[in-house]
Amino acid sequence: MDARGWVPATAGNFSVRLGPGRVAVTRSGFHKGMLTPAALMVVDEQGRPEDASLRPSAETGLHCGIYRRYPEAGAALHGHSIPVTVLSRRAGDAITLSGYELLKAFPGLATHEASISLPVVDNDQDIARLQAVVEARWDAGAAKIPGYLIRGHGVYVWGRDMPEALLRLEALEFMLACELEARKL
Ligand SMILES: CSCCC(=O)C(=O)COP(=O)(O)O
Ligand SMILES: [Zn+2]
Repeated sequence: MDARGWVPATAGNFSVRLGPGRVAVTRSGFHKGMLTPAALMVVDEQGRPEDASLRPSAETGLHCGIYRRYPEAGAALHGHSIPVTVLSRRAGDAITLSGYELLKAFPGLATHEASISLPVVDNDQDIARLQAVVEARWDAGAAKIPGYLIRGHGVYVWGRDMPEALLRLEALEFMLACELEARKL
């Protein structure tokens, strides 16, 4: 993600589910292109650190919200790419992606003759309040799509494991980059 410019400065955060009620997450403020094991820590599904002397990602509540809602989720990625940032600032409450072969990277889509409505929620520095808005969107029908955008901020994508989360993120970033390029034509 760093090599692709999706986590500039100290942006972005990553997590994996270690087992029931245990999540490994990046610590806050570390550069995601220079991670070492010391930049990771463990929290429970409510985001409470096992080692209270360490500060987890400021967005840990969004990662934990994914694990609480989706028992099959094993890894979650958050980045701040240019296409995500620009398009989410111009979008309404969703971005429709249709006609792309790469839609097949998403669960349940077997053809490019499909579309997904990618939720976009307003940014909020209050992560608990932001998570409540995300949950309301899931309850309203957005629950089948393993990702969402935060306006002017970034993207969250998850999968059963880290390779699947990364594959979905790459597919989504590719399609959003195409959408951005198309607007320049
Ligand atoms: C400098 S990026 C602002 C915070 C943010 O949006 C982010 O993704 C990184 O926050 P963290 O606490 O996980 O380092
Ligand atoms: Zn962020």
